[in-house]
Amino acid sequence: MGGNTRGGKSTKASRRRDKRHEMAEREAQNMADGNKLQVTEFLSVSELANLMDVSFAEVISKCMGLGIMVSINQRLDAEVIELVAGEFGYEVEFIGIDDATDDDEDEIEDAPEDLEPRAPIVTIMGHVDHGKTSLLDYIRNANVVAGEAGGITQHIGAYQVTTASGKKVTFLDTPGHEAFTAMRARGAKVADIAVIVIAADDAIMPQTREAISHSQAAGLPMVFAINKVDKDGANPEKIKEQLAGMNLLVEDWGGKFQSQEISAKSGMNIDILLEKILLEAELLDLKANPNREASGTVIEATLDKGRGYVTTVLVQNGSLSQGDTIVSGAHFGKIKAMFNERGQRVEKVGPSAPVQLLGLNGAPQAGEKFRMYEDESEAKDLANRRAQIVREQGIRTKKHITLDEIGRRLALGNFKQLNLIIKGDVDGSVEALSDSLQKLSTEEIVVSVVLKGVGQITESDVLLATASDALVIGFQVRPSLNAARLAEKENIEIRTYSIIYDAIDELKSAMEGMLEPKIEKKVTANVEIRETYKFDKATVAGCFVLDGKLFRNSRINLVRDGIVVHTGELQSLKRYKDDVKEVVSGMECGLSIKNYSDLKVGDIVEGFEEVEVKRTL
Ligand SMILES: Nc1nc2c(ncn2[C@@H]2O[C@H](COP(=O)(O)OP(=O)(O)OP(=O)(O)O)[C@@H](O)[C@H]2O)c(=O)[nH]1
Repeated sequence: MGGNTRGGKSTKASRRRDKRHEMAEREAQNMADGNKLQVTEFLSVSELANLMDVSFAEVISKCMGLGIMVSINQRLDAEVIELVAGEFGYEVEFIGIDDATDDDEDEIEDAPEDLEPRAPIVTIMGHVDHGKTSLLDYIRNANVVAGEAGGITQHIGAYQVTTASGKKVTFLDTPGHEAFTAMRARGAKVADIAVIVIAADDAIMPQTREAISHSQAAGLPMVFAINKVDKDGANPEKIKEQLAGMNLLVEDWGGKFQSQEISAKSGMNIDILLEKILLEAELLDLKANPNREASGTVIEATLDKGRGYVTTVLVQNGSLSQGDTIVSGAHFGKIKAMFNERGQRVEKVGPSAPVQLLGLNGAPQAGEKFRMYEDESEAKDLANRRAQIVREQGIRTKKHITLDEIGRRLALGNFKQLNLIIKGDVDGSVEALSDSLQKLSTEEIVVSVVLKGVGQITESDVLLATASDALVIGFQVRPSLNAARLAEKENIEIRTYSIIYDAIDELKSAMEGMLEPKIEKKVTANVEIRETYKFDKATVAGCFVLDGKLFRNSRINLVRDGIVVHTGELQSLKRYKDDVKEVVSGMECGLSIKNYSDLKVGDIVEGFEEVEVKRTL
């Protein structure tokens, strides 16, 4: 600690320092003020008891009364803390790790006269192979105007170019919305504008739709780059028509969205695209104050053998200089050197500039905010405290919306919008489901579909759910293995249904706050079909149990490419020649399905049982 006692003058910086210390102290202790508790999430039972000045036994017994078994050192989540504190007559205010350890930067607003225009920050998204990389490469290579020495030689995660009209544009050099969404899932707001690349010789594809949904969810203005117009078979009008079909009317169709036909290969019209981006930026009136301490977002960070941690950051406000001390998440350091995207050393950079820097003591995650601190020991302190919180929270993840949570949030009265991501096996059912679910909107709560589409539930769906706090609804489809893992890690609820009415009914009940205990399918095994044989008209499959336990009397779904093609029962289950009652993970087995013979290599036989699931609250 230290630093706030020096000198008597109350400069802006020292006031900030004092405020920070106050915050830090508060965070360190968590505060009980009258009947109000200010706490960081995940207090332990004993800490909560201390704050309320009651014995931990009383807290434990209250928890038991709520049906939750806890031990004295167990950390409680926000919901439980709220309930238990309520029982003791306390109101709870949660302060997040950032609030708890952040300074008051957000409170010190820049005076309008200090603000200066800044360059727009642009992200490029689109379907695989539609030309994102080619476009980024073309702009990177072509836009070296006179006076801007050196080409862009380094891939540092972002680069800035000067257009023919002399204005600057910063591009995030991480094509694909995964990176973008992952950042957004962490709360980072980096890009100002999204360029959606669509190949004119193709069509609006699933990832195009996803990119559009991601941009809309983030509230980013979009510019459509209709690419590959040099190719035979390119049909830009068809793309515009398809966009119109999605309610996205481009300007030459009388709408508000800018679009530009380009060739990322030949460079045709890319200058016009850049001008359109700048036009969009003008409407946004982007400004920042270059004369203050720097703050911004980490774009990427790596460990370099010779140079230590190398971090690319995007300065979003203020200016960053060599020698400054910054903190990002749980890491800090004094900047030893800075390099631009041309590999040149720079001493100082201002708003919207990407820069690679050396000197941090670790690698912050992409999307993590960073901020400059005047006092190195203070920075160290802050980073260490954060590291401590991160360690404590390590096992916990953010709580996202679940079906059970809907009623509770409604009861709290501040739940205005329920976001859904809907995936289904065919377009018709997706549309039907999405229409019906949207119609469930009431005066209190709007049901909003942030993404709908055909096919398996993917990692990127789960990422979008994380970023937009959405529930994922699958109709006759399943999550991919990676998506399921990610959903578990991020606490995203994926509900899968095989009857549209069930989905509507459940959501409706949840929204009416009266979700009944229900019978739910619990998957007990995933078995992969590796060979098939025809045998007396029936098809017998040679299989491998990927995980879980498959029982002879299990009910099963046959899943092909993530889509449920049949639901029924087993006809037989064998190990070698013998009938068996069950097979477990790692075993080979033979099976056939009752009254069903269309088995294919690669299909997954998913065994499930039906269990009663209680609402948790
Ligand atoms: N003829 C023509 N080909 C193009 C154009 N733009 C890109 N391509 C080609 O299309 C292919 C895919 O381009 P990429 O830039 O790799 O596409 P991408 O969207 O970045 O693809 P991923 O990185 O796989 O998502 C490459 O073979 C490019 O050469 C264009 O304007 N005209």
